[in-house]
Amino acid sequence: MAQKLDAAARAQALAGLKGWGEVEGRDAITKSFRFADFNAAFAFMARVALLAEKMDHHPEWFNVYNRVDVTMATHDAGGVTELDIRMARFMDEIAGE
Ligand SMILES: C[C@H](O)[C@H](O)[C@H]1CNC2=NC(N)=NC(=O)C2=N1
Repeated sequence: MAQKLDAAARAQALAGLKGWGEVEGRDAITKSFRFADFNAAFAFMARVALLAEKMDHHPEWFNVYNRVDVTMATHDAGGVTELDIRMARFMDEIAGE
């Protein structure tokens, strides 16, 4: 199982991402993505879904029109692991950030 990152490692990983922050009161990371329209938002979600299935690591997310709010955590580990960081990096890349 992936190891939960300690506070220092999590902060360092966050510094290498674009626009991700900590969730208050929970060991998880979050970001709100904005797209041109629903079509672009849903295309993003479809690409993420394919990787999520491949990794067996799934986002918590909420979509309204062009907005996708994402939270990543590793439930099994009770916090943020390298799997969440990898997924966050992929999301930034395909969102063009
Ligand atoms: C049984 C299944 O493998 C687990 O529930 C997987 C599925 N997807 C998951 N996704 C995320 N984000 N965290 C997990 O701990 C997790 N666990």
